[in-house]
Amino acid sequence: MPDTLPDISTEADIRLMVDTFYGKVNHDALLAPIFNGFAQVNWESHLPIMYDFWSSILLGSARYHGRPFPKHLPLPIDATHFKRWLELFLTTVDELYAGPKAEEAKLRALNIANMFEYRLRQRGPLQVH
Ligand code: HEM
Repeated sequence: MPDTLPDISTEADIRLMVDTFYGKVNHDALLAPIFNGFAQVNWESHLPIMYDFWSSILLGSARYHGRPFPKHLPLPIDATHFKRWLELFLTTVDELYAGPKAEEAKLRALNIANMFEYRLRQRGPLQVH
């Protein structure tokens, strides 16, 4: 069965990946309260930003011009949250796609998650910037 999965190659593939992933996030007891409680995310505007983000990374569309890290600075998240975020993301990709782009998606997510987690650990009461 996994042999028959397509790779990520179109904008529609990116949208399905992002929609499926945040569908899981919204049902997750650990992450849903962060997105919907603490951050009060407006999904109508957040999802298109995430389509642009992943399309820029995987399809080279260069539509995303933001700086994601600062948005995560105020969030009450630690290694536990990143572990869950990654589990859901990797599962999503593996359920839907297989191939070089799918591998790239998982690798980029892993690298960015590790980088965010590392940088968030530098947060402290004395942070001045
Ligand atoms: C526990 C892990 C994470 C949580 C709880 C989280 C949560 C959030 C929240 C609440 C926002 C702000 C949405 C808004 O502006 O309304 C956001 C934005 C964003 N996140 Fe995350 N995030 C996590 C990990 C990641 C990772 C690993 C990536 C990248 C692979 C990522 C990429 C982004 C991007 C690109 C944005 C949009 C920033 C912008 O508005 O330009 N996030 N995230």
